[in-house]
Amino acid sequence: MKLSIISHQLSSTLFWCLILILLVFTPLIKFFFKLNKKNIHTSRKFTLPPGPKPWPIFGNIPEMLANRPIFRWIQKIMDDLNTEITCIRLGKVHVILVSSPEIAREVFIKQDAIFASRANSWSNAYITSGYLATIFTPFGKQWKKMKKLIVTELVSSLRHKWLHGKRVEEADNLVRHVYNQCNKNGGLVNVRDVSRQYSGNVIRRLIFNTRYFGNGSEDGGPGLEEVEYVEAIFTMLEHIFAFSVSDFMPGLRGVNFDGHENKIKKACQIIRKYHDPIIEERIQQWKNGKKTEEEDLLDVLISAKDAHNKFLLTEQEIKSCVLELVLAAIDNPSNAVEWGLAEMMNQPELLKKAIEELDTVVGKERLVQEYDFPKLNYVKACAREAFRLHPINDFNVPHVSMKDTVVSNFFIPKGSHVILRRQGLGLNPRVWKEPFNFKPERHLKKDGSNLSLEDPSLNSIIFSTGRRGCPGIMLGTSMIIMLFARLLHGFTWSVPPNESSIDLFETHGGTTKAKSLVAFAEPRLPPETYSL
Ligand code: HEM
Repeated sequence: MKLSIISHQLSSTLFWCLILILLVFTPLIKFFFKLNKKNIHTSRKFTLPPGPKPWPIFGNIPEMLANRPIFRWIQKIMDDLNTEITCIRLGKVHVILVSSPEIAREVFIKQDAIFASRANSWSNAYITSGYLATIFTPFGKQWKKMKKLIVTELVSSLRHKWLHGKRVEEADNLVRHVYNQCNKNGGLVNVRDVSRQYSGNVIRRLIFNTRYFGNGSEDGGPGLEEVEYVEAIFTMLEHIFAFSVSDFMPGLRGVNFDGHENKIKKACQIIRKYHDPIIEERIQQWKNGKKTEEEDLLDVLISAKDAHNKFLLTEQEIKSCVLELVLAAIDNPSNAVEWGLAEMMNQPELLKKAIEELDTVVGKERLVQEYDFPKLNYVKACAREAFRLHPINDFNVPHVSMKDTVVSNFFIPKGSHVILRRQGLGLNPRVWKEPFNFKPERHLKKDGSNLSLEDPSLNSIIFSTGRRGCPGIMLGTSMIIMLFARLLHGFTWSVPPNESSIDLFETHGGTTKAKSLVAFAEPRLPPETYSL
């Protein structure tokens, strides 16, 4: 009897426990089931964007290796499939390439929050000592901390004003250097070298408050150290987003399969050889009280404090951040100005228009200053056109999707790398008439109002947009326009005597100009204007 009462009580307790469990868990189970069903449903209902059929395990890596340079292979795939979005699979990773502004806006504006992460790759991790900075760091706490610091402390309007004098010094140095070159080499100037060095000088001056790492050169040009440094930066940039096999086959990381790892390591060592001793010494100066006032961006980074009044950044974070800033600032301005000037030299009427604008706005008695920029719409249109037609790289920095989603009726799985093709967008014939022709007028506004270099419509990409958009627009714009305007206004440019025109071929492997632009330069302002 007792036993039956106990067993009855037990079974009723069990019964109620079961009911409770069901009550609590059923909605949860249903929720997860629904979610899963939704994912399965989504991936069944929507297909991946069109693309070549992948092999098991390796995906399209074999074709990728057989068809380098990759961007020309991808361009051909998209042309053959007549598509503005494609998917190639590299190892397990779906890489989605886009050359449609409508799809670009869906990814970078409408679904920006989903695509705000970055790829986990050997080079990204190596360069940033394990994702301690911003550009290459996946979405998360560290990225938010570093991006906020850049936006509020390094590139705000106030900081831009604070750094004005340093930018002017380097703009003057640029003119002095080119002026001195006019008297050497029979007036032949290597515009690529001059532009790269100018960009390097500006960012170095802003960060380290110095023009030279060593003794420099008396004519305002680079010393041996700066030449080595800028070369290392370009080597690094060339190999970061270069589809290294080990980025897609993690088992190959560290074995230097395609030579990229060693090149990045070597370039990184060179850059750090110059940066690190300065950074380490400066940190000591702040710690031992020898330095108490901010004089440049390095001081700003070192002295930044957190909510508890403690130093916000570690030494490694400072080093990684400085390295990224340098990588961010040098290649775009120099490439755009080299291409822009090359295109204009082959169409002298464009060169004439730009110079007329500069003479009207600035006159001939002084050099261009930043306050002239709002009135230099034609020069800015030329810069925009150079970016549209000749971006430094076809590939924008990859964005990584943080969950499964659907874009333009295609299924995009979580972890996909979405890459906007800068040249693909810039040459899209649906958007741009006569896309292959350099026509700055297409950018001018009808009402003549101030033109900016931003393009949030993503019809072309200069600074990009959204959470991962470039925070350095103000500084970047001033570097590009100052470089372009001072070269155009200060000098008359002509094709070297033994050439009939400037050749406009791209390198086989990329979108940079195959041959450095070397042109004949003559000062066009009164001599006293150059005595800086
Ligand atoms: C000079 C012309 C410049 C151009 C054309 C340019 C362009 C770009 C582009 C296209 C991106 C990628 C955006 C994306 O992922 O969608 C980017 C990212 C970035 N740029 Fe610039 N940039 C320039 C200068 C600078 C400068 C001077 C700085 C320094 C403050 C800077 C800092 C950054 C940073 C930190 C990011 C990463 C943002 C993130 O991942 O959240 N850039 N830039």
